[in-house]
Amino acid sequence: MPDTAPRPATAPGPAAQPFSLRDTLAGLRAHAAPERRRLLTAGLLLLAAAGVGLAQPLVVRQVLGGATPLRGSGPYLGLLVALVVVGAGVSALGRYQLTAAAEGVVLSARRRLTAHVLRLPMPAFRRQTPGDLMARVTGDTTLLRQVVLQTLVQAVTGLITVVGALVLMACLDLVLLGSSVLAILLLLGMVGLVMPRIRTASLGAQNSIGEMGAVLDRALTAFTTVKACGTEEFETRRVDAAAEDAYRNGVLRARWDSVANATAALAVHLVFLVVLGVGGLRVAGGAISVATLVAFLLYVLYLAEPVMSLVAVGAYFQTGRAAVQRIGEVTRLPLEPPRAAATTRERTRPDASAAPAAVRFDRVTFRYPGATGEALRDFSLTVPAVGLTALVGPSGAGKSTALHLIERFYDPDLGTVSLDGTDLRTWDVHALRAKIGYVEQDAPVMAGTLRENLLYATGGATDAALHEVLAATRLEPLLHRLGDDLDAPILYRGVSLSGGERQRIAIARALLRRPRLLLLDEATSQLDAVNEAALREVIQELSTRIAVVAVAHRLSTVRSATLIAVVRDGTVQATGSHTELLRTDGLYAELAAHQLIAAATG
Ligand SMILES: Nc1ncnc2c1ncn2[C@@H]1O[C@H](COP(=O)(O)OP(=O)(O)OP(=O)(O)O)[C@@H](O)[C@H]1O
Repeated sequence: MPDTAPRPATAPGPAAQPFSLRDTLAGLRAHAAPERRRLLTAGLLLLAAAGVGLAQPLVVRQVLGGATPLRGSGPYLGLLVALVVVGAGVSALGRYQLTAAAEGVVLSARRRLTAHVLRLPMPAFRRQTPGDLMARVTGDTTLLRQVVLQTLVQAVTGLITVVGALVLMACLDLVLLGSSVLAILLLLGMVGLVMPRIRTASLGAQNSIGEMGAVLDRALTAFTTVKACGTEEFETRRVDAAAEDAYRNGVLRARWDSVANATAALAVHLVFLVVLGVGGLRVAGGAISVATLVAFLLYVLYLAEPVMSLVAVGAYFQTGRAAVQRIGEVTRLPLEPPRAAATTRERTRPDASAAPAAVRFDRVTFRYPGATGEALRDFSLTVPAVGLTALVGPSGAGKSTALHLIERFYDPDLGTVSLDGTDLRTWDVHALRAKIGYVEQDAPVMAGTLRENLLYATGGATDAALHEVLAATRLEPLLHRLGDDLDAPILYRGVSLSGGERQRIAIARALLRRPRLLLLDEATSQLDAVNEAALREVIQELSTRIAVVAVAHRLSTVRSATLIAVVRDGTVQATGSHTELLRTDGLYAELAAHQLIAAATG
């Protein structure tokens, strides 16, 4: 085990792509679309509150502007109080609407992202790291809340407030306005220099969090292996390294944030001092009255908040841009074809000349994306429409890959795979999978109840049907252990079950689907001889009605097969019955003499 502090493995994640400001705005618009009305309402309320705030200095001017200040200004004082109260109420309502809309935007982004991730085609999904995807769905979407709160509306209302105040200030005195605008332009220039740095640091921090998720996910999903190998410290250091990266970027972001805020505060004070100085001179020279100077200074003070918040908006927007970019990198990935109209299949005419076959591989060549060698090469096989077809061959020969192509997790590079004489590429992928029961090698069990696990691939089934399938898959003892309660919970990833029980649950789930074609990828490898024999009977009975394709390592399964295909180096090198192949195929004879027989007796 390396002793040095490891760098986290860079999570492959979705490739970083150029992401322009226009892409960010388009992304934000799409996330905000469902909340358009609420955002508009919030914007209008906040604008109204800003308007009420803007009117206040004018009323103050009236209060102070009489011959004797405050005398006879009762109505104006009353108006001022009313404006303050109404302004506070409208502003509170606006902020509530805005926060609710921001939560809605987060919800919509999470929904879109989750739906997208779960509809990724297998090649695209395999290039991702689940931990990083989880960070994008949970963490990056949360950041959108701030973007909406701070930027979408507050930027607009802040800008309008600033412009409104400047217009009113212009009405009061143009000279004072000129000095204020100069100081504000200085501020804008300095803040503009800082913003790209905030964005880079934000993106770095969020990528590090994604990486941390990826490393943590790796360690947690292999928790038993981590314990058994004693690599707790090694894995902790990997997570630490990613966490430190996030920390460094977070601190860097905070530094630039502070610079931007300090610049804004400085600029506001500068404007105040300039206005006080220039204004004092103008009052002394009789160019403006004291009341006008006070009103102007009130506007300067009034400007402080929107100016500061506009700078904060800029900083938040940079963080938001990084989040929108990371979300966009996933939602830009291509999806599996959507569910097509029910007629897709009917539009392609089955090949009438084809012999009745459930599945036919016709000179299929396939290479996994990014792999150097071909997993299948000129692979041809006709799976009978009814009966058990067994795929046998050495490890890595391409047996599981053949099943992946039937499920259309991948499409062949050359040649065709067809079902009922129709090229799988023309099938609606969802309709195709609905006809297939697939039990994969590692047969995962989901967290939830036994019932939920059984019904996972089907809409529903009666308790009687569930008990029937539990009996067929010899799961009755498990049900008994669970207190005869179909709704008893099963721990995360089925860790409370034995490997054989997990396999049988997966088989039961596939059977409940009432498939037209059943694919079993070493689905009984972890069963003891008695349970395997029982399941063999179930599969045997099923194969009198439907096509079953089984990647098999047990001679007992293979012997009873209608057809055996010997796969080697990605090619079907021989087909036939057990006795035929024993005579004609050296590899099969060897397998039968060693692995298959060993498995059968083991
Ligand atoms: N996702 C993948 N990306 C790249 N290569 C892969 C991928 N999955 C499998 N392979 C490679 O493709 C080849 C065929 O693998 P496959 O799993 O089909 O073999 P198999 O005959 O089912 O082996 P086993 O009996 O050990 O399960 C192997 O060389 C394997 O390393």
